[in-house]
Amino acid sequence: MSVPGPARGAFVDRLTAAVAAHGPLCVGIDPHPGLLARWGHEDDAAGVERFGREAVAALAGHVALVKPQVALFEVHGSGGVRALERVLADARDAGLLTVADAKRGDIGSTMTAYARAWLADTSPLAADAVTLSPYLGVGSLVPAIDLAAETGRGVLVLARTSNPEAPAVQSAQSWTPLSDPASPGMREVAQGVVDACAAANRARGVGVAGVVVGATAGTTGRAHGLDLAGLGAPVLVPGLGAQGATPDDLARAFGDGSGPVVPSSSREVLSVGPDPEALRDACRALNGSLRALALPAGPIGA
Ligand SMILES: O=C(O)c1cc(=O)[nH]c(=O)n1[C@@H]1O[C@H](COP(=O)(O)O)[C@@H](O)[C@H]1O
Repeated sequence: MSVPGPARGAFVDRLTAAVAAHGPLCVGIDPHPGLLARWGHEDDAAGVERFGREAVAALAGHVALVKPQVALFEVHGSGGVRALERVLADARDAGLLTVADAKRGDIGSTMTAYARAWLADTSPLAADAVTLSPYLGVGSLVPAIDLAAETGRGVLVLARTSNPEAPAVQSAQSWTPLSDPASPGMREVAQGVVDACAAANRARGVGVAGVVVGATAGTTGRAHGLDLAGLGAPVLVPGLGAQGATPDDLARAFGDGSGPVVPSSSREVLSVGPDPEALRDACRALNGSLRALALPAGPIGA
């Protein structure tokens, strides 16, 4: 098993190249009990390892990136974490970009430890990017943003998530003078997150801080009401398929913002497995539909 070496180039550039080569689809590796049974695996550490490694073997060279869901490995304790390390190592060895969907967020000093776990060259859990929760303030995420910039990795900060409970927090109006000193004022919390990430990217001259905007987070309007034009970094868009969003929803919402826009699907794609050819066919078809939308393919505004 390899350990992560120094990452080459900025994550946003490597992702832009991978999307150009393979299409924008991100496949979530979510080893739910039902999917494990379908793939002929037990719901235990060995089962999630086989599931994840088989998914990576089938998808390497055929999609731009995969997104292992960390909790579905952690639920099996140390064996599950070890399984996740092996899945990440396989993906790295196969040239497949990885997003660890860990949704971490903490005060600055302990955020440093989360950053080291998911973004340091020396960590066996290092991925190309990690999802982060900004509930403690985007400023608390700076240790991760800085380490990602240093190691050629990225962070993807939750802005407008796909779950129905999200608007109670994310659509609230807040005074965000520090998120964008150029234009202080009232704005939605979700827009404040985007603006703070855009400012972090401008300050570092590279699109290291991308955002997560759920595909289902409203079905009309530009980026579901968010202005992503100045972000200069990737936009991860989960919720395609099992949660009800279609490629057409994405065209309406993400046509003119920053990119690369990477729609993500877990259960819908994985449920066609375990046959590798069937998995690849499903990804090819989805990537074909997504490519036809001509979603933003690179950063704007950094
Ligand atoms: O950060 C995420 O990945 C995420 C953000 C979000 O807003 N909505 C969302 O569904 N996700 C994750 O994306 C995956 C969606 O899975 P499917 O609904 O099976 O495609 C799950 O692992 C979720 O935890």
